[in-house]
Amino acid sequence: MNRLTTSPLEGARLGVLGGSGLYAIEGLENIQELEIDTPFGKPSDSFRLGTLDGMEVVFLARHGRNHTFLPTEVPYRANIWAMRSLGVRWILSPSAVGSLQEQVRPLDMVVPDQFIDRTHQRPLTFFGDGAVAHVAMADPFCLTLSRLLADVGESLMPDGRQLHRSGTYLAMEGPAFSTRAESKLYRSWGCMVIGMTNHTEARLAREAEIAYASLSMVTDYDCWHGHHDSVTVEMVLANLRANAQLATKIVRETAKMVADIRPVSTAHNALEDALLTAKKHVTDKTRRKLDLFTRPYWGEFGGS
Ligand SMILES: CSC[C@H]1O[C@H](OP(=O)(O)O)[C@H](O)[C@@H]1O
Ligand SMILES: Nc1ncnc2[nH]cnc12
Repeated sequence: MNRLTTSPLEGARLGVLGGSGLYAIEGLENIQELEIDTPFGKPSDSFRLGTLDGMEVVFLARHGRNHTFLPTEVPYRANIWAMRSLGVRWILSPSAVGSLQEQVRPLDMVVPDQFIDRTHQRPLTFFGDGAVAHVAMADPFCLTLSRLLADVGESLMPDGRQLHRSGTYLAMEGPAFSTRAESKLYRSWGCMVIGMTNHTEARLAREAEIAYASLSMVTDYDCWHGHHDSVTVEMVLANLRANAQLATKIVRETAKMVADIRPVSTAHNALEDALLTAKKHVTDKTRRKLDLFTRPYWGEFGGS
């Protein structure tokens, strides 16, 4: 198998996947709008390319800028493929989550380090159609990027509000919120927060060799808490509005750090030991679809 010889990070960009309530990013300059088509269909919206405090950034609203995609319907594969095609090698994902633990309060932030996946209606891989790969997911978020994000976030949290540096994100299908029995079950599993989008993105980002980290903004106590109202969209949006400026500040400061450090991640060569099918057994159609990711290992695909 060929080994990587050049740095994959020269000229690499930072992607930002804006979640619920975050449909643009303040401070992005020299914006270019790009429509991208992919072998996995059309992404959620056009991409906004620009510079954010010295870093080249690509922004996408994951539910579309008018919030028209359910969590199940978000074209995750197209979004991640397109990000990679634009040279993105790091993704920050500011997202709304409910809290499953008393000490994790609305308006706190979490940089999660684990997932439990309870989604069941989504494609979770770019592979298949005759090409098999098994990437490592023991650490599903990039440890290096998450540490950077948590350091920056912690330094910017106002008094009385906390950034939690680790925790398990329970990924549910939605769109309805959980039942009380489910919420209590997830608590008993030790999960810290609950959301509907990040796990799917992290899985695909890993296959696309993109480092992924989440800035999970706590908006509610889901529905398990005896003394707090159960989650509603209104509650989520009100707390997101209250947190939007801080989230933007954290993303901007982290972008500066990424520009300076250009952190290397194990995600950047996740396919190196993951590809199982020898390329001679893979059809041209599948090679073409996967070429963006498999090029360093299988060589550039020259077929028609
Ligand atoms: C608006 S409440 C449910 C919605 O909020 C979260 O969105 P995102 O992860 O895109 O910030 C959650 O995952 C649901 O999609
Ligand atoms: N309680 C909750 N459950 C699922 N997704 C959410 N996003 C924000 N709050 C949520």
